[in-house]
Amino acid sequence: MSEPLLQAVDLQCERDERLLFRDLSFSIVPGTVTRVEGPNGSGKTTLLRILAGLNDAWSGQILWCGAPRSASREAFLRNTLYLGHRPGIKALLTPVENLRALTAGRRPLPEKVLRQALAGTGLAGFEDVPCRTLSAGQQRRVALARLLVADEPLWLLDEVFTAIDVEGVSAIESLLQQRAAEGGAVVVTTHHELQLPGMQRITLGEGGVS
Ligand SMILES: Nc1ncnc2c1ncn2[C@@H]1O[C@H](COP(=O)(O)OP(=O)(O)OP(=O)(O)O)[C@@H](O)[C@H]1O
Repeated sequence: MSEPLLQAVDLQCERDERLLFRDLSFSIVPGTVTRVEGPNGSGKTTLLRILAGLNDAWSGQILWCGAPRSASREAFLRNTLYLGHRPGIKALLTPVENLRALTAGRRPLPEKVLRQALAGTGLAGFEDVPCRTLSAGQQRRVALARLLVADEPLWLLDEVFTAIDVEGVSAIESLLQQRAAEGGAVVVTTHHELQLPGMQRITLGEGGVS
């Protein structure tokens, strides 16, 4: 088996004096999809933000490629894509402008590639309208187009199925599976009943990794 990209060792997190999880240990290995599951308020978003380096209120250890993440923060950030549970797009910008902004800090992509990615998420014909005129599902699709131009080996995705129609959900499932088949690693929080072959589960609220 490949070496883990990310390892969590004895993670513990409390919010408002309520213990969300403790003794939580798992490895995220290339070629896998991991679903973080649990009831509302069990800490899925909190865990994903901890893994993404966006929340410091935790104890335990997080390793990136076998070394403490804090010692290789730049490499970790360069190789990790995080999509939060809000689409995170700007209402006044067009899908093309938003996707360019979402890829800022990476190697600049030709406009043609951005447009292809938007078409790939079902937004052909909507590339140049302000995003405020798009539906909730279409706005989510603008953010999801980021996945179609992603070369980061680790994806951390929070509730990416929200507001997406049945066909879109199926396309995202295929994309996650394809990403894993190509050697990427995907961690996804979702209430959607995601069932992928070989999928690892991190279950919060009840404890346990399976
Ligand atoms: N900004 C915040 N400040 C303080 N507590 C917070 C904050 N955000 C979330 N919490 C608390 O942390 C706990 C876990 O929240 P989190 O959003 O991680 O849960 P979740 O499992 O993702 O929930 P959901 O399924 O509803 O999205 C909740 O009890 C919540 O009240």
